[in-house]
Amino acid sequence: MLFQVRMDVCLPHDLDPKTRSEIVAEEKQYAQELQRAGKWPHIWRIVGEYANISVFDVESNDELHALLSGLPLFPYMDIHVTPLATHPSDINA
Ligand SMILES: O=C(O)CC1=CCC(=O)O1
Repeated sequence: MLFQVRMDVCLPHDLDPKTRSEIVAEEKQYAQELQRAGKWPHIWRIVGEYANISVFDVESNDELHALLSGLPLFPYMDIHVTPLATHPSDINA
């Protein structure tokens, strides 16, 4: 099952810089592990925003929820999920 996920990051301005660096590094490691596992095939920066558009490839809504809620930045993000279906005009489908 494919899902488009938009993540908007909003870190508190008064967050300790060391803590911020650690969380961002943990986020990168977590995200790259999921990419290597094939669960997170696309991640794109939205130009001019501290936000991304990603595509997840998972078995269920519950799996997606578990992966998203495990993000180190989860407490600091607004997340919007859009389930994707095959388009009838897709020549690759
Ligand atoms: O910087 C972001 O868009 C938040 C994020 C998600 C995965 C990652 O490595 O950073």
